[in-house]
Amino acid sequence: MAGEAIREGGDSREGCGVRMKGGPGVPVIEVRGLHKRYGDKVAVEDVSFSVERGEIFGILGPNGAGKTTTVECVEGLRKPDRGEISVLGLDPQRDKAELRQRVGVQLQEGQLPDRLRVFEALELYASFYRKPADLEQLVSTLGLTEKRDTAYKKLSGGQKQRLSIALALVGSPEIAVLDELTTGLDPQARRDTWDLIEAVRASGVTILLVTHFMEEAERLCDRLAVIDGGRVVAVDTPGGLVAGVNDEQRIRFRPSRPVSEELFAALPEVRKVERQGEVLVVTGSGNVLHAVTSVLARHQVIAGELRVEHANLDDAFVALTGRKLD
Ligand SMILES: Nc1ncnc2c1ncn2[C@@H]1O[C@H](COP(=O)(O)OP(=O)(O)OP(=O)(O)O)[C@@H](O)[C@H]1O
Repeated sequence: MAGEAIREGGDSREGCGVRMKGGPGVPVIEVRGLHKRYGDKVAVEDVSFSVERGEIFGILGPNGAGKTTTVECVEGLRKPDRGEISVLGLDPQRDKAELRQRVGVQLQEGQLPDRLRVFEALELYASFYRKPADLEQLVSTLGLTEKRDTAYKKLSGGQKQRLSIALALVGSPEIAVLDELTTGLDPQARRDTWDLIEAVRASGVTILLVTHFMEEAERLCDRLAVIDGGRVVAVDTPGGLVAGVNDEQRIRFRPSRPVSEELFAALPEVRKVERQGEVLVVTGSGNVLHAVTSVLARHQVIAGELRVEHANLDDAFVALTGRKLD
């Protein structure tokens, strides 16, 4: 299991493997009022959030939103212009060496020499850490056993990605920072990677995940900070974000006989009624499904192919930022 591989060396991480859903917990990362500019370009403007031990915390936003700059400040790779950051009680600028031992960072594509073999890369990186993970277990957990003697450049995109995750975990970190985890992967490799990340979290590692994929955020994250234009526009669970901004439901059905749209438009729960060929689409909130089906029953109309669509994180993002993510 990932957990055993990663925990090798042992430490006093409390709450390991506890899945937290946004409740009060122990913050392991705290960012307050972070500002960072590059020359005239303001990249991050007043970003604040905190990450609890054991959760998968996502930073979601479009290209250029300031996600990478934010996590690079958390990792100590960039110096903030203003603001306070605490990671495991450490100051990322002052305590760089200690932080490096306890926070795993994913390498970006192209940061390893082409001819370096998988196991050699792991051994090399393991040598930088006080408490390296069990490498045999790590290659097995990451599905790289058969590729252990393969040169980096011969690996597929998914295998390179798994190696970069393995390298982020090689020092038995308490926190792993994963940036654009599944960019460029095919759908199957992406789903495999998500399963893997859940296994890593189950082993007690807190994960800070940067993504611009809505589906990834929805599937993996316990909580999310939505960032747009260098600012945090919301922090919540994926479900909370959706519920907070949009309680709308769309009810689609094919009436068994002609029925007036007015019957539905008159209901207080209904905001809009559209006809798409023979299909009626009723949009509303609250108990709209019950209201619509009551009208149908009263008029002895059967609703064929009835479907209820709820708002998703895409809708929430549009409501929060005024535009679509992709
Ligand atoms: N070294 C740099 N010098 C100048 N501008 C930069 C630098 N790094 C980033 N920027 C700019 O700062 C803004 C935020 O960039 P950042 O990479 O943090 O965003 P991001 O949300 O991670 O986007 P992406 O997903 O495209 O990486 C962008 O407008 C970007 O062009």
